[in-house]
Amino acid sequence: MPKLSLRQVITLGVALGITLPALLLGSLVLKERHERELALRIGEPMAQYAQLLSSAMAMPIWNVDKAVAKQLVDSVMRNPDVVELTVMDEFGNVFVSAEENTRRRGTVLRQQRGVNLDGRPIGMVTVALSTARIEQQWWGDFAQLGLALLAQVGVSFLLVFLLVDRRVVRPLYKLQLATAKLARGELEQPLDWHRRDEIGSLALGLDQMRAALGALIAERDIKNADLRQELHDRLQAEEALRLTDAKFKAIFHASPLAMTVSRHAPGHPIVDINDAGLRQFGGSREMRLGQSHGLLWRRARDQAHALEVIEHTGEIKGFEAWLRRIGDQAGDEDDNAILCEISGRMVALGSEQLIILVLEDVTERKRAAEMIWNQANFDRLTGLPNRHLFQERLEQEMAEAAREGRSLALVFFDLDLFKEVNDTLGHEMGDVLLQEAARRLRVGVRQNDLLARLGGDEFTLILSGLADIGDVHQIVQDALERLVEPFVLGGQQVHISTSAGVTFYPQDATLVETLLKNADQAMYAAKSQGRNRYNVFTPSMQDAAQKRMRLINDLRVAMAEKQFSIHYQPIVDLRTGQVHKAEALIRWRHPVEGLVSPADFIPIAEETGMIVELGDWVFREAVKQVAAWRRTHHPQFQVSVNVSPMQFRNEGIDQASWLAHLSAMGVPGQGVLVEITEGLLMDAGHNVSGQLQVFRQAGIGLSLDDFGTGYSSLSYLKKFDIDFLKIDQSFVRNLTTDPDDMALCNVIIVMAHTLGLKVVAEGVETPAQRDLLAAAGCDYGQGYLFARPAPAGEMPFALPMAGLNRP
Ligand SMILES: Nc1nc2c(ncn2[C@@H]2O[C@@H]3COP(=O)(O)O[C@H]4[C@@H](O)[C@H](n5cnc6c(=O)[nH]c(N)nc65)O[C@@H]4COP(=O)(O)O[C@H]3[C@H]2O)c(=O)[nH]1
Repeated sequence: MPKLSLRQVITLGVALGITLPALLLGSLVLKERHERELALRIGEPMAQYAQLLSSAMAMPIWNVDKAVAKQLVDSVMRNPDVVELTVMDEFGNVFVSAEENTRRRGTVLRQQRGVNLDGRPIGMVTVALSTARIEQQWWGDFAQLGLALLAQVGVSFLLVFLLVDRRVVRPLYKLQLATAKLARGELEQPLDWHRRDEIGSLALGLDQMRAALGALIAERDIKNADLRQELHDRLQAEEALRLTDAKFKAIFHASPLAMTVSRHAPGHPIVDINDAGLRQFGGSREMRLGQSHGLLWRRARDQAHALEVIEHTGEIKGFEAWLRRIGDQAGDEDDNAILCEISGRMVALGSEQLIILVLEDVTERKRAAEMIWNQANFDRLTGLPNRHLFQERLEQEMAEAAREGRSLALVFFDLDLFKEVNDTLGHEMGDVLLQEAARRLRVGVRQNDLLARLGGDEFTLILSGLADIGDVHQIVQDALERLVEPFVLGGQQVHISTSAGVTFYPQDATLVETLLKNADQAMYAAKSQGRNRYNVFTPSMQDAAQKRMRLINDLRVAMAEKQFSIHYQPIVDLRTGQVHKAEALIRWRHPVEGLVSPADFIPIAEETGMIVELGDWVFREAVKQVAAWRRTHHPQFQVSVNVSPMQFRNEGIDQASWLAHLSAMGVPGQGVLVEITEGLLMDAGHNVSGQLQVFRQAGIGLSLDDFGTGYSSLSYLKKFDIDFLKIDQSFVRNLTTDPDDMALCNVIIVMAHTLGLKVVAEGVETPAQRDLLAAAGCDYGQGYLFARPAPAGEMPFALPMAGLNRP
């Protein structure tokens, strides 16, 4: 059904409300009037006519008087409503009739009535009347009534419409607009309404409602704004909280360090454990959550201690304890346990106290640190503390001794001849020797003392808490005695000795450096005083050390300023007295000190490496000299040149250039003898052998210096194809007095000859020595008896062999 507006409904209602009752009522009235008219104007006349005719026609019919009958009929026919009138006789024949067909319109009503004469039916009268005229009249009335009604309805409708429109519809429409405004929330403008009727009240109410609503809305808006702000703030706070929570979770789980959160309650159940924690301690989160934190600790007392610290201070830092992985037994000393550095704190969360712990696995770090510390502080070979730890400990011990007002002794040990063993038997044997020496030194060391290896063959001992300084002498003496015992290296017995230096704190020095220097100087003094002994530091040693330092500096200057020269000492043929050989001996004329002995500066040149340059210079000078002597004196003249082991090591000799120099000087290899020491030969090093081989191939002879003082090993003589043996002057010196030395010289000479070597006796000072040597078959002699080393120009080429007592 179409939706109708109020105006339409009211209009329709008014129209229907007025029109329908009027029409209904009018229709009823008209109908009733119409029926009355019909009865009055048709029904009654028709009955009268029938009645009248039935009685009036009796005689005419009887008398068959049609004229009378006709008159009667015509008189009735004068009624304009009569349509037909028929009178029939008793036989049913039309006696008389009249008919007016023009009147036959509308409804035609009929009535019949019998004609009786004396009670005997003699005919029948039929009267028919048309209602058309009455109906026409009725319809006219009806139309009049309709028009009147229509006018009335129209006016009423107009009035009602105008009234309703003005008083109801429009105000309602206005109200509707107002409510629509309200609905749209336009509440500012008040309703302009001044009527006092119901709609006015409604409008007033509506306006009040608007005002109230406005106030409410304003209030609501304020509240809403507040709520929105609050909501916004809360959302932000929630977001922040969520982010914080997410961040915390992310950090918690992404942390590479194991973390646990446990309740501070009996059993300390784990509330949370991060991924690193699960990786570190094993197990699943489900398994770990709720589990007692105590299950992570290897020792309950560690946990108790940590908890005590947290309870008292609220936190714990850098606490170290062993924790265990899943499956480890409490208290197990297994490799699986994890050393953790534990930090954490107690936090209050609501009514709960939580303990958050960070359990950093430091097992590897500790192990590595320990290893690094060991590497940094201990000598790998001997397992003794190294120089670094030694120095640290020395400083500590000195500080402690100072606090307690007591002394300590510092001892330096240096193995004599270690270098020789190392060079001779190889580094492996050298290492074994060092290990064994360390073991022997350790024997006499008390718990409070510190034995360290400074490097190479240097050991040091800190003797602290000395009751009596005299004890030190005994301790050091015992150590030296233990070290002089033979060492068995690779099945071979080796003898070494040790030199030691002792100094005291605070008597000799109060500074670490000075104390170290003192011990070194005392040891150095012991070494230079013949080894296998110890010296206690004295201030004069300091002078010696300073002198040595000066010497080193001066030597450098001497090198630059060419302060060296070469003296030659003849090597005399003991059978003929002829001089076809000489030894080149370097001399240093110090601008202040005068002549400095090679015995003093060669070792320093060796230590500092300057020997390489020096040796090279000597060789070249000697070659020049031999070239001259070969020309002027004897074509076979030969000069021995001392070549230090230091020169052989580290490619100190430029052999190609030496050989080139020889040929440049026109001197064959045979013009030079290289004097080497036994120690060098005992070095099985490929490098040294190779160099010796090169010399041999060039025809250069090899002479073994100081024979008898070292190992005196015969096998080397053969192996290296040595030409000359030089018997050390220490044997020659005692030849006449010590029968042992004489015997030894004899043995050396016989043995050398057996091997095809010539023998040179060094340090021949007396004719008796010369005679004994000659008698023993010694080939050559060298010594002050014949000539002291002197400049080349003073070389005596022939020496009188007066008094030579040959057997
Ligand atoms: N008491 C005594 N001594 C005698 C006698 N005859 C000779 N001498 C000394 O004995 C040393 C012999 O030389 P060396 O054993 O090779 O011992 C040499 C040698 O090892 C070394 N040396 C000398 N010159 C050189 C050199 O140019 N290079 C190297 N590497 N070492 C050299 O210095 C050492 C000492 O040389 P110098 O002082 O010249 O000492 C020389 C010589 O002067 C004597 O009858 N009695």
